[in-house]
Amino acid sequence: MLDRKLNILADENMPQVEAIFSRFGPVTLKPGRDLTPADLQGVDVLLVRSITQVNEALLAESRVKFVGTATIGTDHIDQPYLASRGIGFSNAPGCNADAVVEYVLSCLYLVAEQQGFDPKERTYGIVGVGNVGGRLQRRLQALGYTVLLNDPPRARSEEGFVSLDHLLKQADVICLHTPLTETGEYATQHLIADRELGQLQDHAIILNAGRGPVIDNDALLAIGKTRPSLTFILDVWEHEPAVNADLAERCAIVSPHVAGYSFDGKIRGTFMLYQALCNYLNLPCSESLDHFLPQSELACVEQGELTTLELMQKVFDPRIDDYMLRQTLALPETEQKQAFDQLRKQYRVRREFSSLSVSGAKDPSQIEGIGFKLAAKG
Ligand SMILES: NC(=O)c1ccc[n+]([C@@H]2O[C@H](COP(=O)([O-])OP(=O)(O)OC[C@H]3O[C@@H](n4cnc5c(N)ncnc54)[C@H](O)[C@@H]3O)[C@@H](O)[C@H]2O)c1
Ligand SMILES: O=C(O)[C@H](O)[C@H](O)COP(=O)(O)O
Repeated sequence: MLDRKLNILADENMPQVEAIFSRFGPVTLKPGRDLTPADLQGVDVLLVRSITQVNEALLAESRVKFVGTATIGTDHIDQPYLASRGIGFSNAPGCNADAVVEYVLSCLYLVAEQQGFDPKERTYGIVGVGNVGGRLQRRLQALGYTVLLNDPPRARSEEGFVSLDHLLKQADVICLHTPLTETGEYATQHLIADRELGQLQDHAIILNAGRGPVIDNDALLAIGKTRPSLTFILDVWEHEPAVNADLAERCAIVSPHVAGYSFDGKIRGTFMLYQALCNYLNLPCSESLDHFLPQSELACVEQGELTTLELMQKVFDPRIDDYMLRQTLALPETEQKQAFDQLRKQYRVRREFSSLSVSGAKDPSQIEGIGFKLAAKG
């Protein structure tokens, strides 16, 4: 039992946060990008997404005792500062990893159809093999695809990894899933710059759904101008919420940092923070995640003449995000940045592939490998 109610301040873009957290006390919602120290007065628990910089400037005058971010990434959180103040902290590792993997598969199958190649004939390179990259690896391998892995921190104690240079030269499709780190032995800021881009094969596809500054965007645009056969797929941008319109126009598929935006992933993220706060307060976790996930929307389709890409598009269609972001590119910078945030704030309810049961599957192992459910026979 709590001896007093806690005041909770949460980003307005966290579905079900009031339902999940109201047992601790009143929940106030605010736009995360604009939080100021004044908003933190009287707040005990702060729940954010990746657009809030949580640091001394925001928290110095506050009594906040616990900070949670409903995201995988933590580059917006000054964790040493929180530790120095004894402020509890949790992120939500893995919460939206399946959504990112499904974004990657959807984009790749779409580009494969547009360019007329079979995805299984390509070699895939994954840079950063953690929650997201590891799940992508498992799904690609379940489909029988060839996968190269680069993850120097893991390679210190594990087998099976190649150098970044080797991967860039050998892979046809390169997927970036590293965190953003600016310092240290494995810093990832501009991990992919002029030299690295120069090693890509002519027909290479490079996809970034990690953090924008992991690729030097100016270098990407420059090489994009001289090597027209390279394909770029970008969900994240170097100066978000600003988007370089020239670069976006050079990309095959663009989106406003929504690769992980499945409804399931967002609820999972919020729920993981609920569990973390319960642990921090030494309280039992009495709620269940299933209670908050929309089970009733599970759908069943007959495969019939539908291709795998068409099945994917029944759940998630990256062309929608691509179209919506492109509509904003000609706006003046301030309006374009606001539009970027609005697209994220008003994001549609997107489920994950596992919400779709497929009956009459033409290739059951492929359907399962992608992440759909096979409908029970009979
Ligand atoms: N676009 C989106 O919507 C979205 C959604 C979720 C996560 N993300 C981003 O993706 C990142 C990865 O997520 P995750 O859950 O897999 O994180 P994770 O921490 O589980 O895995 C990251 C992996 O990258 C490796 N790594 C670190 N430095 C590296 C380097 N220099 N080169 C190669 N590998 C390196 C780590 O060893 C680790 O295995 C997050 O940090 C977040 O920034 C984006
Ligand atoms: O790190 C993450 O989990 C993702 O990048 C996350 O989906 C970002 O979304 P945001 O927190 O900005 O809403």
